[in-house]
Amino acid sequence: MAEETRERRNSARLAILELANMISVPMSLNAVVRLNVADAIWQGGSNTPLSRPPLRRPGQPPAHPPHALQYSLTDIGKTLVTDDEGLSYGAYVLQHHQDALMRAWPLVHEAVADPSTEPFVKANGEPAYSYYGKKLEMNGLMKKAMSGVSVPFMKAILDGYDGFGGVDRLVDVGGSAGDCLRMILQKHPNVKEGVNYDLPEVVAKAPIIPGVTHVGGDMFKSIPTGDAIFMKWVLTTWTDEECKLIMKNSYKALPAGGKLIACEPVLPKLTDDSHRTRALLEGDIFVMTIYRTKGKHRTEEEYRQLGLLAGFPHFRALYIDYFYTLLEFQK
Ligand SMILES: C[S@@+](CC[C@H](N)C(=O)[O-])C[C@H]1O[C@@H](n2cnc3c(N)ncnc32)[C@H](O)[C@@H]1O
Repeated sequence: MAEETRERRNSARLAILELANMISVPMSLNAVVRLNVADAIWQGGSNTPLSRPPLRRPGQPPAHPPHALQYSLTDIGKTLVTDDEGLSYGAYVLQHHQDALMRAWPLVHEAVADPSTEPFVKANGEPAYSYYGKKLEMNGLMKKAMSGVSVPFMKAILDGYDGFGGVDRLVDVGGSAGDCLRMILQKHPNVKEGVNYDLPEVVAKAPIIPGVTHVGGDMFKSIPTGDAIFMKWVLTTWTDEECKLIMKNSYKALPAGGKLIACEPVLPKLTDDSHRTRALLEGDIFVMTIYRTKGKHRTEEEYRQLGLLAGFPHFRALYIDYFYTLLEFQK
């Protein structure tokens, strides 16, 4: 066999071994979060390298500290450090790896062959959100995971977006613990009234936030009226038909000229191998496995079309954040 062919074959074999073993990456990350390694190293900002003796063979004495391995946090590690508000990206990692979610993953091939198969439902007997709602711990972890990712995002959005002017009453559909509303109200005193609208079991455990009323309900049936509607990370998890229904209910709840301000991960027209595109495409498979087989990450054009079908004649997309795109639909 020619040297070049051998090299290519060996490199393909190494690549497939790496792919097969890749589960050790998220599972090690899971262990790092559970062991609270990031906080142990960070120690209030000192980023003190954590030492431990290198692995040694039985019978050998432990190495002395000068030979010890040292670990300190990279920028990625720092996303797992608990901040002043008790948040980090750690809860998002743990949320993804809960038993009920893990049970759905080996069924992805069935959903590929037959898109009417819902892997999470097949594995657990009911859809993810109603399943979380019945389990106190899962419900709590989901809310913590959403807060951990949403609070840093909202800081970027509130610095870069000025569309809340003239809004007195703002409804956050699928607002979870109400963090997004809390931050919007703090930054924009003109927003006097916030309505955090989510499933009854979710709002039942939401914290008291001045100016915010928690309202339990189902966005597929109706949405409370407001001068504007905010919605973050909601449309992605549903099919086109379901998105149209949510958006039509939003349209009905808005006055003429009112805006539906949605923040969603939006796919680029052309894919590349950047971190952003990889995170988006991996998230697409996550949505398909855990929420709806026909739920998906969409392109800007797909969102524009959904908006038109729901009745919104005006649309613009703002790329303020590294991951989410702000989609403004105006009545
Ligand atoms: C991915 S989370 C996003 C939470 C929050 N907007 C954020 O970004 O941090 C989706 C939210 O939609 C809520 N949700 C799911 N089905 C719903 C329904 N039928 N009516 C209202 N809210 C719903 C979930 O409970 C959850 O809080």
